[in-house]
Amino acid sequence: MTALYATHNLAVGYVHGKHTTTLLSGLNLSIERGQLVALLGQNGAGKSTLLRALTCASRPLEGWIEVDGRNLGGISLRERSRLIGLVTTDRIQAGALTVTELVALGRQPHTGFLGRLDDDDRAIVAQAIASVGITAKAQSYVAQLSDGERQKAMIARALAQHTPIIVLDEPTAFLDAASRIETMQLLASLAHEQHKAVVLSTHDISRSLLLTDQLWLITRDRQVLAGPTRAMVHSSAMDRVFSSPHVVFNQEHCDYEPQH
Ligand SMILES: Nc1ncnc2c1ncn2[C@@H]1O[C@H](COP(=O)(O)OP(=O)(O)OP(=O)(O)O)[C@@H](O)[C@H]1O
Repeated sequence: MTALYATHNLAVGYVHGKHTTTLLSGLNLSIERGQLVALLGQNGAGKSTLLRALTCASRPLEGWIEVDGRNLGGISLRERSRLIGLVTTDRIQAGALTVTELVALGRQPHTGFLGRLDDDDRAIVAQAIASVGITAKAQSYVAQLSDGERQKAMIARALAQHTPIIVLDEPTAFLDAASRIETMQLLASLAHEQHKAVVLSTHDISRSLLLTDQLWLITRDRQVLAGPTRAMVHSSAMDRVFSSPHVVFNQEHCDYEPQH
């Protein structure tokens, strides 16, 4: 069976002039419909770099990405935005829009040339805003939101985009404790109930181990280990990501702890 979303010998990094820095290479990763995947790694491991390449927001150094067996590089921007929704923590230039207007941008890949929303589009936008719990802010300007509220609005925009694949870079970064839990559960339900493929990077280790189907782990020596979450947790893979002489992975608690 063809995976919904797969990388083939992908290498990612940066090119500055004649100098190329390869961060991660030889990546053969895949995700099926209905799966939630967490990408874990220490600060600077290359998570954002990989997620940008996965969504064609930046060009891979080598290899290619397939969606449903088609090379993503050969798919138009408009069609790509009907396939993949991307949520980053980057500051957005959308302060002059209301939350509803921002989330409505998620409908653009589906609306006609003039981008007019019909009643169905408006209902989808309202539903996306409600599902991240910011209906009370629907008419507020994005510039007036807190970091966490803005993050929720960005997730709502991706939900309104109605794509089979959603990629999120640290979606819970600015969120309070309750919102982190609710957001992770929302993402799990998008995968498990709406059969989307959802990939997220996170430092929220224990929660992602509870909810995800697959882990992509970037080790300290920049290998990427991929496998079913339960098997990864019960292997030594977790020790290769964060553990140091002072920090160890506790399989029972599903989290890193100080070494006693
Ligand atoms: N435009 C760039 N040019 C060159 N190197 C870069 C560029 N952007 C990021 N890097 C470097 O690439 C490495 C990986 O960065 P990246 O943002 O992908 O890490 P990350 O795993 O997302 O980290 P964090 O958990 O801190 O968000 C870092 O060493 C970073 O300094």
